[in-house]
Amino acid sequence: MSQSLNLFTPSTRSHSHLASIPKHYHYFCLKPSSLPAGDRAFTVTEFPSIKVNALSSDLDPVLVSGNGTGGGVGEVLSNASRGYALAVPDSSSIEVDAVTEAELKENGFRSTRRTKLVCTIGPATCGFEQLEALAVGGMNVARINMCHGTREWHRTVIDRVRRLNEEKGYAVAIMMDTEGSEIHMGDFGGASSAKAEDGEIWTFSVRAFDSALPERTIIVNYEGFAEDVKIGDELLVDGGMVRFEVIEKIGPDVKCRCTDPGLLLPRANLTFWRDGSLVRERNAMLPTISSKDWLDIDFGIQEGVDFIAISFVKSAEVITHLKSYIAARSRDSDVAVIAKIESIDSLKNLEEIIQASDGAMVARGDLGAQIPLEQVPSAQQRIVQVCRQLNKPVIVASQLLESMIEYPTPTRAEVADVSEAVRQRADALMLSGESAMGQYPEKALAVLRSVSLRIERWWREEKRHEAMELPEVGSSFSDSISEEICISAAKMANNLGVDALFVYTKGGHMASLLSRCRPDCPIFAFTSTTSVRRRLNLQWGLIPFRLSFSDDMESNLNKTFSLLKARNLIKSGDLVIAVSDMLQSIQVMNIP
Ligand SMILES: Nc1ncnc2c1ncn2[C@@H]1O[C@H](COP(=O)(O)OP(=O)(O)OP(=O)(O)O)[C@@H](O)[C@H]1O
Ligand SMILES: CC(=O)C(=O)O
Ligand SMILES: [K+]
Ligand SMILES: [Mg+2]
Repeated sequence: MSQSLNLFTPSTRSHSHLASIPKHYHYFCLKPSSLPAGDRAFTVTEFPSIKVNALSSDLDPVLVSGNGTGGGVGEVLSNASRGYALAVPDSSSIEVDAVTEAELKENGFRSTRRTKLVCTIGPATCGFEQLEALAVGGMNVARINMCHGTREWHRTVIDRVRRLNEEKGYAVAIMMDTEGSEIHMGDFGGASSAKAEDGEIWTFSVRAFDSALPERTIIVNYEGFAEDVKIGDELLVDGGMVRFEVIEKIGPDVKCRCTDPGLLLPRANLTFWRDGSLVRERNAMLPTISSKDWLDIDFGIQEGVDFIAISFVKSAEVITHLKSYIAARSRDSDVAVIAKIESIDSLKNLEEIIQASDGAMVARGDLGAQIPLEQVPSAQQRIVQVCRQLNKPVIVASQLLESMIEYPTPTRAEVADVSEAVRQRADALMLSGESAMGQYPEKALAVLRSVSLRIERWWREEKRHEAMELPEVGSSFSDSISEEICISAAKMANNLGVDALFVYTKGGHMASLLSRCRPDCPIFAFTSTTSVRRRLNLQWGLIPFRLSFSDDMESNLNKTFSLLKARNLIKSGDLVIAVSDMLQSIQVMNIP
């Protein structure tokens, strides 16, 4: 039995959680005294279509569902024991950011960018204005790397991105990337880098130094290091940026001679090689998610990040485990898990890992330290293809525009590399050092944007629809119907030359199925939840809008047409194909 309760509108927005209610939401609070005892499912008188389900205790997440009539689907923002705060979207609005809107108006539907852009945020880009410049420049996802900086620092960045979204209508998603527990060097006690010269003898040690580090000493985070290396082994820093040869072992210290000089950066990754192959027996015993990573993951869940990227994934089990951990702790489990493919084991178990994840990243930095560099391009191609087949978004990352850390223009080779990733139709491209600590973050982003647009246009003009076999991904008959509908709708869109595909989707699944088909026209994805809208921002070709809609497609379409027309985003006569996850049908129509 479900009770009906009254809401009241608070006179202030002073509670801390209220600061994050987007402008287009109506905000209501349930009086603490009116909370139902025992029966934990209830409706609210003002919004009879919305059902609120409190789970096992007051501190647990709350689910809200409803069919959207009379105000749309609500989101519970807080369920502290003092009451429930409910945010109900203003049903008369549609939310799209200013940059997408301008791009749509300027270039028309067909030439909007399909490839999504991820920027790593670091000292060069953490200010509010710098973040805004990246959002204006097309950043879809902001990545924070827990290898660097304090949680406080990361929280500030998250708050700024959220504020930007709220004040300016962007839907920039946040991805938190874990440190992982591979072998890496420590810091240099304050120095930002150190230079290793040819022939120099350096000491790699697992000791903890209380005072300043002795000269030419490097701390290694892995206890078993001195036991595992052998005289004659080759030590690679950051996959070969600097190389050493092991010449002597003295207790916890390992003496090495520099054979390839270069710059040592704090926390750089270390691998050791014997007879031409990577040594990884002991290393493989390190857990994928370290205790520090778990604390960072708790932090990410608390902060409501949209994606958590897991470094050095070795098997599908760790992803499954993390997903259930998240599901037990976050509301509606809306944190997506991205598997970073950057180790030999991750390549071995690729299909299972990707199947278990919500997406993947081709983390070419560390991958290139684990497999020979000349194998990285084919590994990238395979990962991108498997992700597409299994309907998971994929990000191509690391060194796309490495020279732009220092120079304002990219090399020809870098442009060719970016083009190749776009041509492979990866969902997203990522900047690392270029945006985190480079001198030209906005210029680097502009290069990704213009190369994506140019290659996508060339691809369309050449009508290069590659015939990729798209296997069934769902398990139920209803899933199969959705997949067939999306494949047919995308094919019809190409053959009829329609202007846009419209998809009405609650959780985003239908939108991703359409994106998987990589159609010629853009996909307008309408969803009623802000977090789903942000998550869709990682997927190829999707233009996510937040809109409250009902189960009645006729009225959804009319409402969308009039809202979009009022903003000059579409015009009478435009040809669209609409699908939805409420009604299994394909509608083709000219906008009235
Ligand atoms: N929060 C930060 N604070 C300071 N420097 C940062 C921060 N984030 C990134 N950087 C700098 O930018 C460089 C590139 O960043 P990025 O996060 O892409 O490193 P990466 O080594 O490619 O990733 P990973 O550590 O996940 O393999 C880092 O080496 C670091 O110098
Ligand atoms: C991004 C990352 O982790 C890598 O390239 O190694
Ligand atoms: K990382
Ligand atoms: Mg890495």
